[in-house]
Amino acid sequence: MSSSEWSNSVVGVLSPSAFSPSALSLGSSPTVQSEVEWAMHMGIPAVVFPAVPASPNFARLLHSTALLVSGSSTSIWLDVNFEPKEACYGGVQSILSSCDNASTIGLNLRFPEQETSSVTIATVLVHLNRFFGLPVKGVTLPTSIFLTNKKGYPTLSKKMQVVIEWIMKRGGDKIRWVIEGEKKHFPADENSQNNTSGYLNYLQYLFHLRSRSDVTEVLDCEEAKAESSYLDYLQAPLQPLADNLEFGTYETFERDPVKYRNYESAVLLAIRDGVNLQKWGGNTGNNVVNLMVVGAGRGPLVRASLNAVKRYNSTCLSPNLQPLTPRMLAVEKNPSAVIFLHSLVALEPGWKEVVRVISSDMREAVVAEEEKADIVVSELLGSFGDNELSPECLDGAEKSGLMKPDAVSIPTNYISYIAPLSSTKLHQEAKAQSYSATDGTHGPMGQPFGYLRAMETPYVVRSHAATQTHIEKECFTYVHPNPDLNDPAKSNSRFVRVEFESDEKYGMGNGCGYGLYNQQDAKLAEASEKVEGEVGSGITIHGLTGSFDSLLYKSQTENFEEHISIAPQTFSVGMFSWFPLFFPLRDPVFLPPGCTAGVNIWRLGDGKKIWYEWSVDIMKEGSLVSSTPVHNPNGRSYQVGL
Ligand SMILES: C[S@@+](CC[C@H](N)C(=O)[O-])C[C@H]1O[C@@H](n2cnc3c(N)ncnc32)[C@H](O)[C@@H]1O
Repeated sequence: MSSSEWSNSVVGVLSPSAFSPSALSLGSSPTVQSEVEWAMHMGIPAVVFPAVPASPNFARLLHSTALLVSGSSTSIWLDVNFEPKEACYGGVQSILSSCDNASTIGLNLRFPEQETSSVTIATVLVHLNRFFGLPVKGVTLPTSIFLTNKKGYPTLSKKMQVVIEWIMKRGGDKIRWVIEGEKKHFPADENSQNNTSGYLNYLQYLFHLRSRSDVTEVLDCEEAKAESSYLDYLQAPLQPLADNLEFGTYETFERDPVKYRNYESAVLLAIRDGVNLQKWGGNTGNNVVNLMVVGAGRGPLVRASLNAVKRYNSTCLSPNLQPLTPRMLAVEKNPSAVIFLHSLVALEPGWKEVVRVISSDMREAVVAEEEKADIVVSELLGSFGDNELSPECLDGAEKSGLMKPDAVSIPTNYISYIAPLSSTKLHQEAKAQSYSATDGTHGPMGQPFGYLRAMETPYVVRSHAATQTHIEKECFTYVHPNPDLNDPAKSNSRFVRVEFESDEKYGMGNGCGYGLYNQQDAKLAEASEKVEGEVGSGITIHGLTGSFDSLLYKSQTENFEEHISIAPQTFSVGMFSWFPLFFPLRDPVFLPPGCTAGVNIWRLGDGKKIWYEWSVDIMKEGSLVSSTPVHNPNGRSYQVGL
């Protein structure tokens, strides 16, 4: 075979004799070493370690082999006899931690020879959900688990079909499928068992499941294609206050099909409220509404707000409903974006008459009395709500007198959410930041990033190889206009402790922590039974996932409100402007069954910068069992410039 066939179509299996207790007595094996070296030479992508009973010597051999292959294109797959009946999750996660969660080790979930009829689908899925926080790379199906259809071809039971489709949807096309065992299912006219197409029949059946609409809807939709290169890819959070965003970054934002639509609807609600509350329109004699977009960027919220006025005016069909005249101020501190705004004012029909651009930081902008805003529109939100310093900017705008005393703000509030996340992959990726640069000033080319700094930095990431283990809980709330603006005892610093009680379904329904909570999965999981020694045996937490929900506007006179959200419970489907924020833990913590995970999180500032600190502790029946260190004390590793 050619080298490309070796590197694309072959998985290596190590000699079983290398794993006998006597061969393993020193935790090393010349056989394994020479076979793995040969696999590396051939460019074979994966070599399978058998599922022998775990022992310190086996773990040592696995770890030393994982180090041997690092830097090559070969990785190690650890076979896992996947059965909810056995205590397999606990064993696997402890082996992985003995190997320091090496990124060269993946898992191959091997289904049993025969389907276990006593275990329900719900139990299998709850068990699988937990495994998806570990590095699942392959799934092996023995031919004996297949049934034979009327024509003689392989098929799977209804239960196994649900399980396989669930894995396909959750793992995506990154999962490798292995068919193993005697070729048993082929029609009578396919004359011989040795017919090579014998295995193709099994693969074709898997392709058939992959092409079912419920799978393709998840894996082949436009959104999935657009996201594919971002899966589990850590990015430094944007700092639009300290840095100036690039043209292309604004352009990417502006493609979001949901965000601007919801903003437009929120502005329309606020305009109608103003009419219903007799602030403007109707017979108030005032037909002017002062709009202000602070942090206008390239103007999409200016456009959305003006559209909202147009939409309102188009409903003013009777003479006592006066159309409104908008007056718009667009405040922006990025000088290059200001150039673009000026060109829009010159070129966009109708803008010259109503839009004035102010090139200034909103905290220092000055406006005339008659220009003060009735409705202030902004989008200064980060993945964790307040992490791009929206509270400080909007408070600053309020203090510098940009708003009328009865002005409304869109957004009206934003709430950050936090939940524990199990993800060996994201933990490995965070660790890898200590070696590779996240930008020109970090890493080998500049200032060393270092392990501590890498593990005390939150990252924006489209989590995928991850399991959110509990429903997210509220962290910090900010309201605008700020009711505490002039209270010297109140500040934007916050501390919150949230406790996540033992969940035997391991957050089933939250999936990987990104996307709308899956009610169907959650409902299904309710039917799962406790299997002795397994489901209920704890889960490893590698970090925290942060998200937000923002109330853009709640009507005071009608029963409507508009939100944007990336918190799974309220996720705005179709919106792609934000991925969650991953707060890594330096060392993963194990959450044993029946225990509570306490998450402590601080948002602190010193007038020049803002930062988060975080820690996790484990409690059993109200007593503290263990605790991580407080990460990022005094903002030593990560901070956001004011
Ligand atoms: C996340 S972008 C949103 C841009 C645009 N409104 C949109 O929705 O596409 C935030 C914008 O606010 C601007 N900005 C951030 N802090 C600001 C401040 N203190 N004063 C003025 N503009 C600010 C940034 O330069 C950036 O253009």
